[in-house]
Amino acid sequence: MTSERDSAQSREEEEDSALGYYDEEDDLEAFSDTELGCEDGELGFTNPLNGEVKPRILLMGLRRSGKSSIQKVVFHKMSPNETLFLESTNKICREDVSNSSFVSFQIWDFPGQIDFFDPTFDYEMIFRGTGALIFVIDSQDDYVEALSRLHLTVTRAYKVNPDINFEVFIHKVDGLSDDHKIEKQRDIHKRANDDLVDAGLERIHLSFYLTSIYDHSIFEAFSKVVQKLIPQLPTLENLLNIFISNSGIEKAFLFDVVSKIYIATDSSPVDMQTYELCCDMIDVVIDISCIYG
Ligand SMILES: Nc1nc2c(ncn2[C@@H]2O[C@H](COP(=O)(O)OP(=O)(O)OP(=O)(O)O)[C@@H](O)[C@H]2O)c(=O)[nH]1
Repeated sequence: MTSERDSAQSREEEEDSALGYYDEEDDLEAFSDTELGCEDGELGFTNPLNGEVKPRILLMGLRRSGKSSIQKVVFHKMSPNETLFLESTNKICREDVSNSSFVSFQIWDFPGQIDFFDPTFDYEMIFRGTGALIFVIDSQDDYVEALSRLHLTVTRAYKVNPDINFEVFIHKVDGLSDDHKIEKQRDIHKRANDDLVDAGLERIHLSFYLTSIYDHSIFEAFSKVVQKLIPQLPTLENLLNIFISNSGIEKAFLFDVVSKIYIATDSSPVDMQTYELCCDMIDVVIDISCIYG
């Protein structure tokens, strides 16, 4: 027990030193950690009692692609319009999300540009403990640079840890027509995969999602990312299948009420409208319980 605790602690110390890329003393006035709910180097990512390591989700992408907005809207209930006033992220911002025994992970929000060649940035240490890497691409901007950055990031990460789930959010699709969305997705999908094939890395699998903070698509995409990190998922899905077949209920979701991401659903297809309806119902229940609870 003691040695487990010691090794958890030393792993944590190692991770903290891996963040040396951004000077933690460098307390930029324009960037208030408290306001942004962002803490540096102080969170206990490993439980000191049992040494359990929480899965890590990285948010990466070019500057202003929408990474911090996604984190704030999904996990801090920030309204989408408020994200217009978010400051640019200057250093790696780590957050511990522990809403339930299933929704328990760390999110690391990265600044726009990471220099993989900077010797003080220990990316090997960061990728080694990563469960999912979300790469955010601004679909309203020219994405040539984003695609080359995606390629560089994915290939580096894969070399260090081939078990990472690579998730690409084609983000800010609220400004696009349905046809345009599909067209962008097809184009980005093809170019990203062509780059991997050219590098002889076709075995790397990228998953693509069309997302926006102005509708429920970001919650749905995040749900799918989180589900892949839950080892009990098949059991939960089976239980929900049994539940709907015995109750006559049409569709069942197992929700994390705090974030509105769904941890599991039965095996019938997810209809976006049903999901949105459930999210709205959760909001109503929370509002009423705030008034009368
Ligand atoms: N239209 C639209 N705008 C968005 C969306 N998500 C984020 N934005 C806007 O994009 C801008 C940049 O968002 P940030 O979250 O600061 O981007 P970031 O990737 O964290 O930027 P850095 O910290 O500089 O790396 C903000 O003005 C947001 O309001 C979206 O889904 N749709």
